[in-house]
Amino acid sequence: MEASSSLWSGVNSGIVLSLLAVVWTMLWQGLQGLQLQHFFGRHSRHLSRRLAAAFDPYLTVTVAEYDGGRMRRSDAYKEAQAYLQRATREARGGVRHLKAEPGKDPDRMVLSMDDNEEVADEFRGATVWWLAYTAQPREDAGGPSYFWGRASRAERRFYRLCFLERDRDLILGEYLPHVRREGRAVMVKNRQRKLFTNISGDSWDSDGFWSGGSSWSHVVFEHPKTFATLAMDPAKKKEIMDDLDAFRGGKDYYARVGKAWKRGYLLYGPPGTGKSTTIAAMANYLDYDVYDIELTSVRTNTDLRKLFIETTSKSIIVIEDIDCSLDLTGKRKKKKQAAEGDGEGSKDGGDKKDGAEAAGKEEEEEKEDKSASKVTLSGVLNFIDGLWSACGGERIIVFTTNHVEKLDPALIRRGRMDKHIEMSYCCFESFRFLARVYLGVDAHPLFDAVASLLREADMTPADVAENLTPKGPGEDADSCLAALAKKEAADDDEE
Ligand SMILES: Nc1ncnc2c1ncn2[C@@H]1O[C@H](COP(=O)(O)OP(=O)(O)OP(=O)(O)O)[C@@H](O)[C@H]1O
Ligand SMILES: [Mg+2]
Repeated sequence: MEASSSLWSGVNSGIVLSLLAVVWTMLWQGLQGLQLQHFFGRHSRHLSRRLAAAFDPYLTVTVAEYDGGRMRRSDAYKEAQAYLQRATREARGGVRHLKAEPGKDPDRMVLSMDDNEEVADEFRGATVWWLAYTAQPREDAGGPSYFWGRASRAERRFYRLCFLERDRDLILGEYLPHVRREGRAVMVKNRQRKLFTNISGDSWDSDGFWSGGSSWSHVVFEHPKTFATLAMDPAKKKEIMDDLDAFRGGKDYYARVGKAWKRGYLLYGPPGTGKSTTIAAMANYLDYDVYDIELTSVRTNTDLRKLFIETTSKSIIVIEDIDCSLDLTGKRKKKKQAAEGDGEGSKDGGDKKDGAEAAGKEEEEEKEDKSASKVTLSGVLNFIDGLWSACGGERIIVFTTNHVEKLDPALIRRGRMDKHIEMSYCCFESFRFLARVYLGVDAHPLFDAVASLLREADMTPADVAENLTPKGPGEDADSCLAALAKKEAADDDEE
């Protein structure tokens, strides 16, 4: 009896809901063309979906912007966001509130749906609905208040996917992987390569998270140098390019042998031999972002690790002049010892003024000490091959130095810095290459003179390139080459 009455009440409520749907549709059609449509549009779609769900319930999948740990934006969220750009663009009269961001093309904007907007998508005959929404800040966020305090007050963003239960297998098994794949393709297409640099100072990042004293700021990476214009021994250049190719395509290899998908390069040589230029050529060749870490601005090992976690895959992480950066701790200790020595001296003399001066100096040094970097060698080693280095994969780490002999062997042993590349003075082959690139000249009567000069004097590619650059309208290949030969002769005479 109970069962039959609930069946009847089910049928009755079904009829009522159908009638409601008909009335709503008529009302909706009446509203067409009126200003109110904008207001009711979203509610109408919600209601029709709810009515449909009365007969065939729908399921939802929520994609959160931040995973549990909240350290990085979730890849799935970014991919869904990119995928929805197309659905948003193609939705007829659907999405009215859009978010615009600058894209690769300087004249166009990349549009995505704003919070609380909804868009429908079709997949093999099934309809799904995506809703973008933000959740209220969490009051109960755990952890130390300095870390979570502001973060817990930041809005949290989500996408919710709704679909009918009968489409469950299709949506979960095929549609979602399709969204991720397509989303990644859109991200690659829209991608503007970036040059990141770390900035110090206590700050909150744009998402309202505590940046822990160090965060990344970026500009668009547009360095023109490629391997095609880099002067280098052709065999060495080919070796580097082959190595980069093997790295880029080595995902399966790294997984098979159980190594993190990263590779370390050490570029060493005198100033002006093209170390920074080679990094730009590598980034252009691989189409990777560049993270240029200024170690002296990183206060602690924890900050360094945090910066590293925030780097994305397909990137080159660069620490220039690593010998200078890592000397910091040593220098600070030496300075402190020297100050202590000074202090003892003034005590012997018993001079009050000296004592006050020493106290002032100490205070100043203490201040300096607080703002100085406390990054240690072990911190850097941890950063290179610690557990964190495996997250995300596909990263190249490059150190440059003018004094390879000063570096701790632990820092550059193979496995950490897998490839050591010596950048050397300009040889005749490199000069010929630069003459072709800079002057469009393949042969010239002055080449012999330059060749013998290069054998006798150390000249960097930077010096040669500078001499081969015409300085005004009156300068041509002849005058540039003559000036280069003369400069060398003059330098020799000075010596
Ligand atoms: N091998 C090269 N091929 C082409 N141009 C080069 C090469 N090396 C240097 N140059 C030119 O010289 C300039 C300086 O080179 P770069 O900054 O790469 O030197 P570096 O080795 O990084 O020096 P430092 O040790 O002082 O940082 C570059 O702007 C580039 O135009
Ligand atoms: Mg450099």
